[in-house]
Amino acid sequence: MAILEVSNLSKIFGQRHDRVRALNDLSFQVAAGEFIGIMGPSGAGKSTLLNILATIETPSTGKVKIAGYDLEALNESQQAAFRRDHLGFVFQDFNLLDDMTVAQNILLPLTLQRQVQPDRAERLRTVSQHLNLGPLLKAFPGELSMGQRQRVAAARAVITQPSLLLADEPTGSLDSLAATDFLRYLQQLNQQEKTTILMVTHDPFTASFASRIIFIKDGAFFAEVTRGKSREQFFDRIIDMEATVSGGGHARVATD
Ligand SMILES: Nc1ncnc2c1ncn2[C@@H]1O[C@H](COP(=O)(O)OP(=O)(O)OP(=O)(O)O)[C@@H](O)[C@H]1O
Repeated sequence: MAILEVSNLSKIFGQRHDRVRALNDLSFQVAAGEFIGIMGPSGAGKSTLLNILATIETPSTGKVKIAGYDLEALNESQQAAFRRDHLGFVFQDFNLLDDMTVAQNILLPLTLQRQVQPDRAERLRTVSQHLNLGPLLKAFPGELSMGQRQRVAAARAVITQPSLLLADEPTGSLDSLAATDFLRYLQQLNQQEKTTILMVTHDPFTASFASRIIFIKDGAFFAEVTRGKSREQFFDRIIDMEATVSGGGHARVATD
């Protein structure tokens, strides 16, 4: 089942002589349970796409459906409810509340939902187990490492069991060890909890944790690369496609 359907999406910023076409007839679909990477050169339209999926921007033309909801048909308060109930966000800056404990931060989206959740404690236990946060639940964000903070942000993003987790350069603030660690947890959430993830990244290593990469260029679909058995081979194919999408010129091996 497609959890995300992007159909003939275009976005034009500005007017008359200042018009910029950020997205140009972009179409693709994401099935439930996929882990998608979105890549493409600077200015390709990745942030614009993410902002439209997050209902922060509206398209000029075209359609987006998430979990069967036509985003265009929602009014502002319905959009807010949709964001709260169906989307999770993990961004580069973690946006944790410093005077709340890790557990309170993770539970915040459930606190904001109107319905009673008899399974709050169970959900907290499950996500903190998946993200290895069990021993840190009583700590405050200021006491944690960057990698731990990003894991708290991810736990907060998935505690509502969103239809789609949107991630924007989620490892951008992490050193390479913490980044690898975090990507393994994301992969585990995807494989064990069946969380559907769409992650924008510039980094081929980060992208290689996804199951499929969609490359966009000049606002349009350019190509896709699907993972086989080996992450290493996937990584090489991502590098090759990056070179193609940028018009060549990627020196892969420096020899003298
Ligand atoms: N609010 C805006 N007003 C005018 N032009 C915009 C606006 N937002 C984006 N653009 C333009 O739309 C195009 C796509 O931008 P976008 O930020 O979506 O690309 P990107 O792929 O995310 O780039 P990067 O990798 O550098 O972050 C660019 O030409 C950009 O200058």
